[in-house]
Amino acid sequence: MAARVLGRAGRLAAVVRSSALQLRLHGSAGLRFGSQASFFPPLGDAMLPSGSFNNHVALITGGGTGLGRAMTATLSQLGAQCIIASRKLDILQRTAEEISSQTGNKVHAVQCDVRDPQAVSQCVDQMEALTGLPDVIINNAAGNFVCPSERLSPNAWKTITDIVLNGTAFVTLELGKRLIQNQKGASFLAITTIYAESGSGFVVPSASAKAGVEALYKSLAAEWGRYGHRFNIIQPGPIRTKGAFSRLDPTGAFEKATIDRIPTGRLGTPAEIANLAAYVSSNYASWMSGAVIRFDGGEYVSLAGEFNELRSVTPDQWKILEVMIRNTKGS
Ligand SMILES: CC/C=C\C/C=C\CC/C=C/C=C/C(=O)SCCNC(=O)CCNC(=O)[C@H](O)C(C)(C)COP(=O)(O)OP(=O)(O)OC[C@H]1O[C@@H](n2cnc3c(N)ncnc32)[C@H](O)[C@@H]1OP(=O)(O)O
Ligand SMILES: NC(=O)C1=CN([C@@H]2O[C@H](COP(=O)(O)OP(=O)(O)OC[C@H]3O[C@@H](n4cnc5c(N)ncnc54)[C@H](OP(=O)(O)O)[C@@H]3O)[C@@H](O)[C@H]2O)C=CC1
Repeated sequence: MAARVLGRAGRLAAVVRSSALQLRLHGSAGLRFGSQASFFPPLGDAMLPSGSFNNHVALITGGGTGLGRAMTATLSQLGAQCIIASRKLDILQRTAEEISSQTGNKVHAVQCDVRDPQAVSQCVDQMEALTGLPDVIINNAAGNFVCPSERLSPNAWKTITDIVLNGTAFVTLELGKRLIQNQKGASFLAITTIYAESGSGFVVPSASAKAGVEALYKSLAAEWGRYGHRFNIIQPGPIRTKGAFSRLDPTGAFEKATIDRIPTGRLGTPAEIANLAAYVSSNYASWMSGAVIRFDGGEYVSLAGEFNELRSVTPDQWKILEVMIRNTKGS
């Protein structure tokens, strides 16, 4: 009897080993990853009541493209007057016109390289003249690319950390000082990433800078509550945008493996993060400050857990594994 069980167990161990190998090679074995996505359909509509941002002004850096554009569209739909700021004025203007014509609320395009403190100061001057100081600030602009760290030049390091950390700091400090002077409260939101917490190879300048942004926002949440300012952070997991995917997965080779490890079986959508950003920036979240919100379909915990690859073990295989484990006597 014992020999028969051990024989089956040995065969099973080989199957399990080979399944794990298949999983590593092709990203999927045993239970199919991805089919569960039907349990988690993305909803696209604005979640907050219409008019939630009436009489609010919102500044969104990097608001001309990708996730920043989606956040701008949602805030505008909910009544905000938006200012979008980045380097490429033509793209900003096109986005501003498209969103304004859909929502009926004005979106202003302001050119600004956030790496340059003088340009940031001029951008805020322009904003004050157009709309007055903002109620909502979303620091979303970023730069990134995958690159082995030994190939990074000093200027490559400086470029990414200047956009992400210094750019966020320049925008936040410039607006913070003026808001304090005017005794006006505001919601500040920074968009970071899940690897700001874990670190990640091959995106080391971005990981370092995003970690710095998180320290900046948590620190200011503690210091500037007394001025009526809230500071929060959203860490998105993978959401398809041209800006991110063309620089992080230029051949598309990693997308399937990425989806396979996400417990909800799919990428996020720009509309989903826009709804979260709108909630965090709204008065419904007026008690939320210093929060770090991971928004990744479960990817972070999936990457972290040593045994998570056991998802590929089938129920029949579990029966045998359990017998093997129960039959172990002593250590
Ligand atoms: C399947 C899943 C795929 C993806 C999603 C997965 C996971 C989710 C986590 C994702 C996190 C995402 C975080 C993001 O931040 S995505 C945002 C991406 N968007 C952008 O980057 C938009 C803006 N980017 C740019 O404008 C440029 O890419 C750049 C380089 C950042 C800045 O442009 P700029 O014109 O200012 O700079 P350059 O003069 O071109 O370069 C400066 C410096 O860097 C060197 N460099 C540039 N590119 C590379 C490269 N690919 N590899 C190595 N080095 C590079 C360049 O050579 C310059 O250095 P020197 O030569 O002067 O020494
Ligand atoms: N998409 C994803 O999967 C994830 C994205 N994120 C984060 O989400 C945010 C948005 O990224 P995403 O929409 O995907 O990518 P995009 O490339 O579309 O957005 C980046 C924006 O930053 C602006 N920008 C870059 N450099 C500067 C600069 N020096 N000054 C001002 N603006 C600048 C760009 O505009 P312009 O070129 O006109 O300057 C662009 O609009 C980023 O913070 C990113 O790190 C985090 C995790 C995952």
